[in-house]
Amino acid sequence: MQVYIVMGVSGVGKTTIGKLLAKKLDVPFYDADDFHPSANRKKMEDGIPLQDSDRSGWLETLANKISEWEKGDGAVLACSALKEKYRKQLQSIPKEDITWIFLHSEYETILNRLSARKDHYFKPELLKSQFDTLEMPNYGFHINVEASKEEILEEIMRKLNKKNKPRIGLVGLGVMGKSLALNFASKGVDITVFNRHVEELEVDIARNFAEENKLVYEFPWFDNLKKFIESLERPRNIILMVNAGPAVDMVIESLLPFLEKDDLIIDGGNSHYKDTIKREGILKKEGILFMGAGISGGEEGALKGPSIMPGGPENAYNRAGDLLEKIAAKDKNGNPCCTHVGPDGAGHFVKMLHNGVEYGEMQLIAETYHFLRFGANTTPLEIAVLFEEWNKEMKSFLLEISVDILRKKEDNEFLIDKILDAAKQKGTGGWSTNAALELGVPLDTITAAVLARNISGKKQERVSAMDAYNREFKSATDIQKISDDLFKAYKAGSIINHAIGFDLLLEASKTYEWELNLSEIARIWTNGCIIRSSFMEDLIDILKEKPSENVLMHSDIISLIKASEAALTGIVGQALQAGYPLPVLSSAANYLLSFTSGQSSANMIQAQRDFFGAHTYERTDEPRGKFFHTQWIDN
Ligand SMILES: NC(=O)C1=CN([C@@H]2O[C@H](COP(=O)(O)OP(=O)(O)OC[C@H]3O[C@@H](n4cnc5c(N)ncnc54)[C@H](OP(=O)(O)O)[C@@H]3O)[C@@H](O)[C@H]2O)C=CC1
Ligand SMILES: O=C(CO)[C@H](O)[C@H](O)COP(=O)(O)O
Repeated sequence: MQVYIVMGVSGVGKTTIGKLLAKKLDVPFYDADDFHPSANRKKMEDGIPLQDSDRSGWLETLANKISEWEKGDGAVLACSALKEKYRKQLQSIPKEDITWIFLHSEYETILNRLSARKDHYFKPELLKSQFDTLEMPNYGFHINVEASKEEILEEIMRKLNKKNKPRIGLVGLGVMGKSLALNFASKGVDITVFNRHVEELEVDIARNFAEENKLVYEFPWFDNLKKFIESLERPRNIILMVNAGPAVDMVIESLLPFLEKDDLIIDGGNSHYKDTIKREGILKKEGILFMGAGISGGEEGALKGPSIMPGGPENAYNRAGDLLEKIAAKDKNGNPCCTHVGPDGAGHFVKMLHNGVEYGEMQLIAETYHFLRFGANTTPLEIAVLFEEWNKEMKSFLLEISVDILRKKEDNEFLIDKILDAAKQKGTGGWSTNAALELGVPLDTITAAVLARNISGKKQERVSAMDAYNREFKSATDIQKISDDLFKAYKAGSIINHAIGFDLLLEASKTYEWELNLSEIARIWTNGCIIRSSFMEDLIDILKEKPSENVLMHSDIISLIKASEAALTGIVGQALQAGYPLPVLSSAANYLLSFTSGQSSANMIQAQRDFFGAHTYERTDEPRGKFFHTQWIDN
């Protein structure tokens, strides 16, 4: 293996650069000074220049070591090697197996550096004798050190013509992993990929992926974790794109034996934020950094530019944030839709809530479609035309794909009519509801959307109940009559759904002290993610102006909602009367009315609680915080 000798006068930076180079090349580093016999060290400390007779034993020791290192893993040696005859003595292995890296600069530059060094036994006065002794080699790489450490290292690497090891490795070549790997490569980020190899089950996933893409990109691929880790630049950055839950723990556990202090794991899946907090804590004890980064955009977004919501320690983001920013979508000003959202579980909380809002928006479109399709006897194509019109204003990704869905035909029939009406879910919507329950805040529309999926799953029961209740899908209206109001209702429902979502973020930010920047979160959701829309653009300013208020309290939103409220409640009433459920629209209407009711029904709740359980109540004619109990009936 190659031995690299970083040489030059004392103070030129041999040790610093040598260590960095060794790290980069992943070989051991040695300092020639550490091999001096104590007599030599003493002379140097006393400012007595070494004679050639002093050096000869030391050079012999080093020459033996060089042969040893060459037979082993190779090495970087920092050694002054000022005279040609010293270098000759060190040349104990074939010429081509030693690379000489000569660091140099002006006498004054080095003198200034040495004068600043307090903890080194070399006295600045000896520098003059070093310059006198120096016989510049007319071979090797000559590197002027009047540059930053990083620049010096880069120059050496360029001269060595050594390609840097990739800065990032990806585990999990599923739907998202493959797209992200291609995205990294297309942005010029070298990346190595890993997928497990399970005989007869998961065979050659990584090899096949590299093979399929070899004409365009070179993916170093692995199904051996140790080799995968070794392929990466130190400290390592590893992104996991595996299924949320136990798979993440299993993968982390299998990575751990090969990781070192300061390595970083980024979990890019939809993990629960509490798992992320727990994992970060466990890994911190091992000196490993951990970031939970929500990634939204589905398969296509991951390929072309997703919205990325990384949370975790700031130093982790400082290290790898640029890699994530490179692959992220860009907002309208060209800035990456990726920002360090906050510490510990903040990234995955924000992603969870993103998905909660996504559930609400999806259900809004679904129930609007359903009322139009059956309540207004409209064809999928007619609904597509209407939604397309609405989307000129909404610019919603979900509405846009719904138009494509409604137009899709199979065997000359609309595919939407053939899809079973039982929705699946992986949990992030429900997690949002749980989080709202824990934080004691409302989450009406999102919860209604989750529960709408739950009831849709009871297909057989619904069919039987429809029969038992003699319910029919009757046409109750027509598209012309309702389209204007339906649009206003849909738009108001969407605004309320967003307001509810951001309100949960606000509460979480306060409770967990995450200092979430809601305007910045809206900004990174304007492109790449599933809930991008023109309203998200508006939210950047709304949330900048009033960062700690419910979106529904912004003056522009108040005007907008006031103008749509009648349509919202009217459509909900009309649909319910005609026998069509609108779970999210009706919960949006209910939320709006509750939110804007100075007098709620909760006085009755408090009275009931006090009646049966002596739970006490506060009074309107007494200050808040004073509690009362009444003996409601005479015994
Ligand atoms: N699909 C989407 O639209 C989005 C998904 N996400 C999230 O991204 C993550 C990945 O999703 P997606 O790519 O769709 O999922 P896939 O099911 O397509 O891929 C999962 C990957 O994880 C690997 N894996 C699973 N279990 C293990 C294990 N125990 N050990 C090692 N590897 C394992 C699989 O390997 P193998 O092939 O060997 O089974 C596969 O490479 C999930 O958390 C998901 O919620 C986030 C945004 C959008
Ligand atoms: O994260 C995503 C997009 O941002 C996933 O596509 C989303 O989680 C799908 O979730 P579900 O299966 O629960 O509908």
